[in-house]
Amino acid sequence: MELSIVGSGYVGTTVAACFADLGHSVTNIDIDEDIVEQLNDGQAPIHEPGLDELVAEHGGDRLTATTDYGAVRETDATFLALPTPSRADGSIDTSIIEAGARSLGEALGSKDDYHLVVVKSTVVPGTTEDVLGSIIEDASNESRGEDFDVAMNPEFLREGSAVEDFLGPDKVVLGTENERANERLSAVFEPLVESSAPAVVETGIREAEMIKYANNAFLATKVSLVNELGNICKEYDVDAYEVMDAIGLDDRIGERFLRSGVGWGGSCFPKDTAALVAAAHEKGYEPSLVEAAIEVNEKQPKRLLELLEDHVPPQGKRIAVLGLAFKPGTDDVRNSRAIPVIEALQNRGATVVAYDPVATENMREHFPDIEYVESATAALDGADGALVVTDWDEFAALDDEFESMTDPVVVDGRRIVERREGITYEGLTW
Ligand SMILES: NC(=O)C1=CN([C@@H]2O[C@H](COP(=O)(O)OP(=O)(O)OC[C@H]3O[C@@H](n4cnc5c(N)ncnc54)[C@H](O)[C@@H]3O)[C@@H](O)[C@H]2O)C=CC1
Ligand SMILES: O=C(O)[C@H]1O[C@H](OP(=O)(O)OP(=O)(O)OC[C@H]2O[C@@H](n3ccc(=O)[nH]c3=O)[C@H](O)[C@@H]2O)[C@H](O)[C@@H](O)[C@@H]1O
Repeated sequence: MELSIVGSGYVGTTVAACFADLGHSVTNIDIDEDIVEQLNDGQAPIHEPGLDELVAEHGGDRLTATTDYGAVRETDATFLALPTPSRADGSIDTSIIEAGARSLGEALGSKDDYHLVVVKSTVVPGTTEDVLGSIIEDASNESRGEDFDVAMNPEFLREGSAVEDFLGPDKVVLGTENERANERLSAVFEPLVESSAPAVVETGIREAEMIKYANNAFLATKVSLVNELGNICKEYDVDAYEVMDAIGLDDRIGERFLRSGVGWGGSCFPKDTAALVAAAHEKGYEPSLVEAAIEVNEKQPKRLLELLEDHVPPQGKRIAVLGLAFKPGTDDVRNSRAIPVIEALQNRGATVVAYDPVATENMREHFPDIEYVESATAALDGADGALVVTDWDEFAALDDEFESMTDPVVVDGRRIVERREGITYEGLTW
């Protein structure tokens, strides 16, 4: 099929490259000319394992990019993969995706054949039909349900394993309101369903929108519960990881997402839990449990600092921060726990020396004035303390490097460094 994907960020680029790999012809539309140029040259604009290879193989061929929305007219369906960030009060800001829907509608006005518009972005129930569907109808002067349909297909990929997740999903959720839209959306997913046999959930549009929030709220709350239990474990000198390994054996709990530590960051858990809370408030409902999950998450970086202070008062000290990305495998620092950790160190008068294998440049935009180094070894050299914020594999291999610290105090927020002789080691929840 001929597909167009509006937005070529973490989701749009991954989905486009994977659909191209599955045999579709895909056009990415983005307002950023550099991204468009990179894709046409066969280069991925973001860091994701496996993405470089797919873009190199299909870029400029089955996968092309443009800034021109007119390209949608040559396609059978358009996915909107645009940002849906938080407003200051936590509620969803739909202005970017609304602007994209308007440009899409204007372009679709001169298309003769039926078109399917699929919302891939995370949006609160009602947005796809009531907001975006209406904008496209107005801008195109066409009728929804006759000339075009809207559908909702939430995305569950994780950064750091985006390609693998997209090509091997547990489930595919197809939210449509009529048979014609369902048929076209199912046709788009046919090669993926054939190759990886995920569960296919055919549902309504509002249900699809809510499934995405429920999925993320559940996972974020699971990690916060694990962090709360971990904090209690630490008070009693109990190893939270042994406890979680045991409870994870209960099928009803499941062994994944039980890693306690410095908390969840990223572009989605923080913004989606905040949007869900705001959406609930708008309807007069008090979502106490999701609010508590957010509160626990905000506490974890503070607890990391308290553990450091028990051994090294940071004032005037050189403190290494190992890991800046919000999780390993990505260069994304959006809402990374490293941000509140570095802020707290600066507030306490520490000199921060930071290292991450891929996310340094992105963190430089938040903190242009701290010292960035090229290796964990360089960060530890002469440091009075080290805080581990991201569980990059390479930190597990650190050994003699700790000997170059002035004072080898290591506070691990991710259970990645091994407790060993010669260092003062504190695990956040163990
Ligand atoms: N990042 C992730 O892992 C996941 C994100 N999502 C959701 O997917 C959506 C997109 O997120 P990301 O890919 O992370 O965003 P992103 O910020 O990485 O990428 C967005 C892209 O849209 C482009 N753009 C902005 N305005 C535009 C316009 N008017 N027309 C064309 N292009 C425009 C930007 O230049 C950028 O390349 C959000 O709703 C997010 O919640 C869902 C699942 C996973
Ligand atoms: O909506 C989204 O954007 C995505 O959000 C998350 O994916 P992502 O944020 O990329 O990464 P995760 O692996 O979920 O990690 C999120 C945060 O939770 C933390 N985490 C995760 C698991 C765990 O056991 N403990 C823990 O602290 C990670 O370190 C990270 O900071 C979801 O897992 C995806 O299904 C979803 O599509």
